[in-house]
Amino acid sequence: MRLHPRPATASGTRRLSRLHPAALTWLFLCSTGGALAALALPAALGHTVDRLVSGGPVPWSGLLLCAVLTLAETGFDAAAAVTGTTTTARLTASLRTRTAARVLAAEPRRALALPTGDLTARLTARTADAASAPVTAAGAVAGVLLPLGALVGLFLIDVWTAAALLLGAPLLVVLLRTFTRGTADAGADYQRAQSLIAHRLTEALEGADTIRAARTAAREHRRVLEPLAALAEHGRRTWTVYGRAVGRSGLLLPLLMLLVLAVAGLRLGAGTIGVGDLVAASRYASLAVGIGSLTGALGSLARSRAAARTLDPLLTLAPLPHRGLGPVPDAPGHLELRDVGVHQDGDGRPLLTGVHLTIPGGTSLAVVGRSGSGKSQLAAVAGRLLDPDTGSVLLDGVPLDGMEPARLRREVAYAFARPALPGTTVEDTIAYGPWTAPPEAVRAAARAARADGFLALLPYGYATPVADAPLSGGERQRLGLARAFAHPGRLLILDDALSSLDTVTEHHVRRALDARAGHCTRIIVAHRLSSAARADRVAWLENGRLRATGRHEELWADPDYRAVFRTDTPGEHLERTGTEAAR
Ligand SMILES: Nc1ncnc2c1ncn2[C@@H]1O[C@H](COP(=O)(O)OP(=O)(O)OP(=O)(O)O)[C@@H](O)[C@H]1O
Repeated sequence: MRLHPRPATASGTRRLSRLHPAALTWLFLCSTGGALAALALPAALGHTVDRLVSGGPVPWSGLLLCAVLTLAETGFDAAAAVTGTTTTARLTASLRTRTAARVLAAEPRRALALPTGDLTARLTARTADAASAPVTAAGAVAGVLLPLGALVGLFLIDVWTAAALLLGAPLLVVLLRTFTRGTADAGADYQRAQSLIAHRLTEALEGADTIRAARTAAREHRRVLEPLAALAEHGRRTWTVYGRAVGRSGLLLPLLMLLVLAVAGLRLGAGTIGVGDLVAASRYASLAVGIGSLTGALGSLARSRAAARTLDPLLTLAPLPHRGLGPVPDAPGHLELRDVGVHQDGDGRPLLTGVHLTIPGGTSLAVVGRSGSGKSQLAAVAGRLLDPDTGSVLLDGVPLDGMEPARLRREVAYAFARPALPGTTVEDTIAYGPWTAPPEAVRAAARAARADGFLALLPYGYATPVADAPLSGGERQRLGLARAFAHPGRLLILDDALSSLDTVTEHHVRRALDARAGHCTRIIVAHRLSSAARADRVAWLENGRLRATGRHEELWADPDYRAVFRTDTPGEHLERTGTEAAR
C-alpha cells in the first residue's frame, strides 16, 4: 500500500485533546472536585469523631460538613461519569469523521488500498479506542490526586503512619509499570489479529456467491477464523497480565493497609494520635492504596495508544495536491493525455506506458482492448481518480492535478460496471453526487439511462429504499448511469458501465449518450463492437500502450484490431463491419 505520510508533526490522534476543550475542562474539574471532596471527608470525619468521643454536645456542624462532602463527592463523580461518556462519544465521532475525510481527500485508489475489512476496523473500533484517551487521562488525574492527597493527609496526622505506607510504594510503582508495558504489547497484537479477521470476513462476504458456487464454505470458514487462535492467545496474554496485576495488588494492597493500621494503632496506644486520627488514617490509607485502580486507566490508555498508532498513517495521508485552479469557463471539454504512464504499486510493473491522446471537446472516444490492457487505468487517469506516475492530463488546457478537486468533480461524471449505490432511497442514489440533483433532473436522468421502467414497478417508485429494491446487475448499472447523467459536466467517463445491459437497452442508452454530442466529451470503455462503431474515435490499447487511434472503420482493416472483438463462435461479430454493428 502506498500511503503518503507527512513529516511527523503533532499526530491527528494527539491533537484530539484540543477538541471539545470545554467538556474536557469540565470533566477535569469534576474529577478534581470529587477527589478533593473525598480527601476532605476523612479529616472532617476524624474531627467529628474526636468531638463525639470527648463527650461534649453533638457536633452538628461537623456532621453536616461530612454529609455535604459525601454528597459533593457523589455529585462530582456522577457528573464526571456523564461528561466522560458523552465526551468520549463526541471525540469518537470527530475522530471518525476526520479520519474518513482524510482517506477520501487523498488520491482515491491509493488511499483506499488498505484491505476493506482492515480500513473498516480502523474507522470503527480503533477510532473508539483511540478517542477514549483524553477522557481516561482526565479521569486518571483524580486517580493520582487521591493517593497523593491521602499520603499528605497521613503525613499531617502522623509521620510514622505515612512512612509505613511509603515503604510499599516502590513495589506499587514496579507493579504498575510492568502492567502498562504488558497490556500495551498484548493489546496491539490483539487489534492486529482482529483487523485480519475483519478483512477476511469482508472478502468472504463480497465473494459469497463464488464461495457458494465453489462449495468452499467450510474452507472459507477456516480461512476467516484462522487468526482466531492468535487472537485468543493475545486475549489470554492480556488477561494474564491483568490477572497477575490484580493478584499481586490484591496481596500487596491489603498487606500495606494492615501495616498502616498497625502503626496507627501503636501510635494510638502510645497516645500520639487520637481516635479521630485513627479513623481518618484508616480512610486515607484506603484512598492511598486505591492507586491500584489506576491499572484499569493505564490499560485503557495503552489500548488507546496502540489504536492511535494504526490511525496515524490514515490521519497523515497527504490530501490530493492541487494548485486551486478552476476549469476554463464555457470550454468544450477538450481532454489531452501527454505521455501518461502508470506503474503498479510495489513491483513497479507498467500498467500504462507513454499514452498520448487528444479527445476534442464534445466528441466521444471508445477505449477498447483485450482484458487487462489498461482501459480502466486510462479511464481512472482521465478523470483524476488516479494520478499518473509520469506525464500529465489536461482538461481544456488546465492540468487535472492543478484543478481544485471539488471543482474538478463537478466537471467529470463517472459510471462504473459495478456501481456503489449510496443513499437511503432510489431517488437519493441518483441524486447523490457533487451536488444533490433536483427531482426533475433525477427523473430525466433515469429516463435517459432506461431505468424509469423498472423503477416504476418498485413498491414506492423513486421513494423505495435501495436496500429493499431487488436489483439485477443491469439495473444497478442503469442506476449508476442515471447518477452520472444527473450530474452532467463537460466530461463523462463510462468504465464498462454498459456491459450488463441487454442490446436493446444499450442501444437506447447510446442514443442518450449521442444526444450529448457537442456539449459533453464522452469516454466509453467497452468490449462491445457496437460501442467502438458508434464512437467518433477509438483508442486501442494493448499491454498498457496505445496501439492505435482512429475511426473504427479505419482500424477495422487491421486483423489484430478485428481480433480484439473476435469470439469463438464462427461468424459472430467478425464478419460484421463497424457500420453494420452501429445500427
Ligand atoms: N487497483 C489496481 N492496483 C494495481 N494494479 C491494478 C489495479 N487494477 C488493475 N490493475 C492491473 O492493471 C492492469 C490493467 O488493468 P485494467 O483494469 O486497466 O484492465 P482493463 O483493460 O480495464 O481490463 P478489463 O477489460 O478486464 O476490465 C491489469 O494487469 C491489472 O493487473
